[in-house]
Amino acid sequence: MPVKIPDNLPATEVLNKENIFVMTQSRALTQDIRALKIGILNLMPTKITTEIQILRMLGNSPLQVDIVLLHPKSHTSKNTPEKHLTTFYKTFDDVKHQKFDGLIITGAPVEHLAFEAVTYWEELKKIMDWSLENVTSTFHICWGAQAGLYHHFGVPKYPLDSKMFGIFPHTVNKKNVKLLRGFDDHYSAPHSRHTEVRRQDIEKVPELEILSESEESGIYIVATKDGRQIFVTGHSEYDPTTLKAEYDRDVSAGKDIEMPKNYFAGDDPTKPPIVTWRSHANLLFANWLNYYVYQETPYDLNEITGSFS
Ligand SMILES: CC(=O)SCCNC(=O)CCNC(=O)[C@H](O)C(C)(C)COP(=O)(O)OP(=O)(O)OC[C@H]1O[C@@H](n2cnc3c(N)ncnc32)[C@H](O)[C@@H]1OP(=O)(O)O
Ligand SMILES: N[C@@H](CCO)C(=O)O
Repeated sequence: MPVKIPDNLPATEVLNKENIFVMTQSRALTQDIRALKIGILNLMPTKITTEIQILRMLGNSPLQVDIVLLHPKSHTSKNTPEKHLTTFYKTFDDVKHQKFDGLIITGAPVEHLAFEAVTYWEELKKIMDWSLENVTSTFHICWGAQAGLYHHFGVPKYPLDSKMFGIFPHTVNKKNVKLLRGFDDHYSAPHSRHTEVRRQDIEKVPELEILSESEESGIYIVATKDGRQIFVTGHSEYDPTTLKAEYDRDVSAGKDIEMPKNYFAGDDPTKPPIVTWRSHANLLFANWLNYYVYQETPYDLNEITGSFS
């Protein structure tokens, strides 16, 4: 939440320059407040786990958030019970005439396929196009980020020689970016993918900025300059044991898989994982919700359009 201080207090100017959120009294007096409406397009097979992980992040702020869970109508889920989807989920057709303050598009284990080979690709393209006019800010995760970068900006994904798997050190590329507010200069984030997007392709797109990356795991956070689209190639929302579950699954299936890096205590997979990414994960979601959604979205949802005023 912003600090509310007198308009002419010297701290206002200093903190504004640092991008610390300061609200002057005159603005505070005229601010209308309502619950935010956030859609979660859940493309993960493990939908219930992902719901918990993302809701945990969105619940860690003083803002009230109304959640609408969405799944692709054009795909029959193998791993999530139909009853769960009919009880708790809507489809794009149900909500396409509505506006949303924010939308989260999750990852999906389909990165080995061409985007066009994914059963719900045509539906996802429609949702992504719709988001440009009807959502204040969209947060794309992992494969969701690759899909968004490809569809909106033609950025391709490339296969990796081996899975980018583990917890990697990251740096902040640009100072005073609101999305990274409060981040340390070096912080850790999980990655779990077999493909990557590359700097040279992103740098060709004038609308995009690389906000954070890692020497070892590459591009991490990309955003459009107007903040309406955020692309995060890792899984900051993952639970302490999610990478372990993926590792154990692949070991049991006899796959050629390396242990997740920088994850188990002493790099010993018989020991419990050490969580080193939770604080930045909470900040990332809270900053998005606060600065890119709450502070930017109009009080009247119907006023959301394709361009910010
Ligand atoms: C790069 C990222 O974004 S990482 C995020 C993805 N990470 C994860 O999903 C981690 C958790 N997932 C898992 O552990 C595994 O996927 C499991 C255990 C749930 C299932 O594994 P498997 O049995 O090997 O794979 P399965 O055949 O069920 O396919 C996995 C998913 O891909 C989907 N899929 C496969 N082919 C396609 C396709 N052409 N188009 C769309 N979806 C497809 C499957 O339908 C399934 O998703 P669903 O349950 O929503 O229907
Ligand atoms: N995180 C995914 C990668 C596959 O897309 C998994 O291990 O299931």
